[in-house]
Amino acid sequence: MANKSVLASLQRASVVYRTENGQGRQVWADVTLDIRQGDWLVVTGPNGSGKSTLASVLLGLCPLTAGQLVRDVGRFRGVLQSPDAQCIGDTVEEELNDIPGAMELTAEERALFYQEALLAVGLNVALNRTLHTLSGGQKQLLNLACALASRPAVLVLDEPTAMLDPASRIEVIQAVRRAHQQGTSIVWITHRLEEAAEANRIVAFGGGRVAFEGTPEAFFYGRDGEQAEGSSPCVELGLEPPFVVQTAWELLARGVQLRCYPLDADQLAEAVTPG
Ligand SMILES: Nc1ncnc2c1ncn2[C@@H]1O[C@H](COP(=O)(O)OP(=O)(O)OP(=O)(O)O)[C@@H](O)[C@H]1O
Repeated sequence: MANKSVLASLQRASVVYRTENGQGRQVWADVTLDIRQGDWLVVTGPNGSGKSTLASVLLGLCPLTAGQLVRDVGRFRGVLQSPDAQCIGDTVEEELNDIPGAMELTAEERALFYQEALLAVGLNVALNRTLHTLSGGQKQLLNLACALASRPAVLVLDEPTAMLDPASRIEVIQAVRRAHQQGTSIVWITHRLEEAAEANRIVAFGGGRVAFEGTPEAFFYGRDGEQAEGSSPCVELGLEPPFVVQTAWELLARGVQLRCYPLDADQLAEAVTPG
C-alpha cells in the first residue's frame, strides 16, 4: 500500500464551525489521513462525530481551521447526504448536462451516454422529468449517476444508501464496486457497518479525533485478537457491530474455532466450514 499514489493528504487538520452566538464549535482536530489510489475507505463514527464534515472538506465545501489538505479538487466528486443540496438543474437531463464533457457529445451520443449513466444505478426515469417530482432516493441515485459518469479519481459518498430500498441499495453498491474496479478510489461514509465489508480500511471518528484507523477485521475483532472477548474498537466507540460479527463473537464465546474473522455472510459460512 505504501507505494500506491496518494490522492489526498490531510495533515494535522482541524475544523471549527462558527455558531450563531459567534463562538466556535470544534468538530475534530489533528486529523492526519491519506487517501490512496485503490482505497475503499469506510468512514464511520457516532452521530455528530464529524463524518459529513470530512466529506465537505474533501470536496472543497468546508475550509480547514488548521492544518492542511493536499489534493487536486477537480479529481474529486461526491454525493452528499441531502440530495437537494446538489441538484442544480430543473430536469433530469439538465442535471446530466453538468457531467464534464457531456455537452461536447453529439445529441445521439449524449442520449446513449445518459441512458448508460442512469442504467448504471438502476434509475428508470425520463430525461424530461422535473427534479421536484423525484423522490429523495431517486434524487440520490441521480446524483450518484452524475458522479460516477464523471469518472472521478476519488468518489466521496455520504450515507449513499440511507434513503434507498434494499434493491436500490444493492444497485448502488454494485455500481460503486464497478467504479472501484475501474480505478476510482472510494470514501464511503456510513452508519451501516455491514457496508464495511467492502473496505480495505476503516476510519472511525470519535471524541473529536480519528479514534481508529485500520482494517475492518481489526475494527470489529481487535488487533491480532488482542482485545478481550467481545470487545473491539467498534464496541468501544459505542457502535453496534454487524449481525455477522455479533454471530462470530457468539460462536467464539462458545468455543467454536473460526477459520477467519468474517465480515459478511459468505465469509461466516467459510469461517465455520471444516477445512
Ligand atoms: N455548518 C455548521 N455550522 C455549525 N455546526 C455544524 C455545521 N455542520 C455541522 N456542524 C456540527 O458539527 C458536528 C459534526 O457534524 P457532522 O455532520 O460532520 O457529523 P456526522 O458525524 O456526519 O453526523 P451524523 O452521523 O449525525 O450525520 C455536529 O456537532 C454538528 O452539529
